[in-house]
Amino acid sequence: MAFLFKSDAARAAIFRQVFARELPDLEFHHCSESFDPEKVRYLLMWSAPDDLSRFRNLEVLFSIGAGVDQFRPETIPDHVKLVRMVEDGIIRMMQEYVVLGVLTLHREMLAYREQQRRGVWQALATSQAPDRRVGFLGVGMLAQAAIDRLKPFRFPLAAWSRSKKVIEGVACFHGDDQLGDFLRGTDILVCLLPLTEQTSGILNARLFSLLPAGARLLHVGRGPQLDQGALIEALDSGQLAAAMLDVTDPEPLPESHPLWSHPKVIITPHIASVTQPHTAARSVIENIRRHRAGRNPIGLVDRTLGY
Ligand SMILES: NC(=O)C1=CN([C@@H]2O[C@H](COP(=O)(O)OP(=O)(O)OC[C@H]3O[C@@H](n4cnc5c(N)ncnc54)[C@H](OP(=O)(O)O)[C@@H]3O)[C@@H](O)[C@H]2O)C=CC1
Ligand SMILES: O=C(O)C(=O)CO
Repeated sequence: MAFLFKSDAARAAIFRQVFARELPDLEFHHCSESFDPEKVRYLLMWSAPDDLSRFRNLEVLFSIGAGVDQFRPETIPDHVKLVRMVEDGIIRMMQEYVVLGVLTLHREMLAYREQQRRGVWQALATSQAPDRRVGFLGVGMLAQAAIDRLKPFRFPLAAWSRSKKVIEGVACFHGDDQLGDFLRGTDILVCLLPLTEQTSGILNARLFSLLPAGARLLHVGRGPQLDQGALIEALDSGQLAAAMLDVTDPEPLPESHPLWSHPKVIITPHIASVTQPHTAARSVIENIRRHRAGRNPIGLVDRTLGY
């Protein structure tokens, strides 16, 4: 039986060490080595390859990322379990980024950056945290962890998900019927939704019009969820005051794209959070143990939902 690591060699080296210690009975291969595809029971990668049929005995396909939209489920045989990444390192980095983003938008850092460019030294009016409502689109593993980190700042917190949730200290909304009420009470909107047919294009002109005037957007989900033209219009009209984008469509944006130089926009190159090999190796091993014991892995993707 073998585990095949189909991603960068640096992270593979760390996985190899942890696997040798924890699962010595499992052969470990990096994709650059020669191996027998028939032996591969576990495969870890960023997106499904075209030649998945080579791995006739594959049982579990691990995504190296938390998102799985880049896998094409129709190419994955039904009996193969698709598992997204659930691990402490990616959670911690996302907590940092969301706190950074919310505070950047809350404390008017984009307006100060623009003033600095013009050599202007002037204090701007700002709200206090208890008066700035932060709302999350999607309240899964990453959003819930980010919410925990935001709690000490005392922002009123809300979240919107597909199914009903109860989270202490968070006003929870769910389903299309409650989206409008959620948006009307959100001053800083954080998008941490997976990309699916339902969430593609969700950040559009209609959604922006339901936010209070002067709201801010922190987008950390996936680029195709955002209508970039609608964002520019909302920023230019003042409906939105600022946006911080970690994801765009395409990535990177073309050199001439107006978002690059927009004074109310800050862009980071999809770096909010990255799988960390030491902690991820332990999570994958735990999932292999669960699978071998006949239990479902943590992060098992529901193919009908797409996440
Ligand atoms: N920029 C970056 O660096 C990174 C970005 N990401 C992105 O973050 C996404 C979220 O990750 P994670 O927290 O692990 O995901 P989870 O699967 O844990 O959570 C997804 C959340 O989105 C909600 N959701 C999904 N579809 C809908 C819908 N149609 N309507 C309303 N709510 C919906 C789910 O609702 P319910 O709870 O009811 O199922 C759930 O609350 C990833 O898919 C990826 O795209 C991830 C890592 C890094
Ligand atoms: O893990 C993910 O889904 C990512 O986007 C990593 O950057």
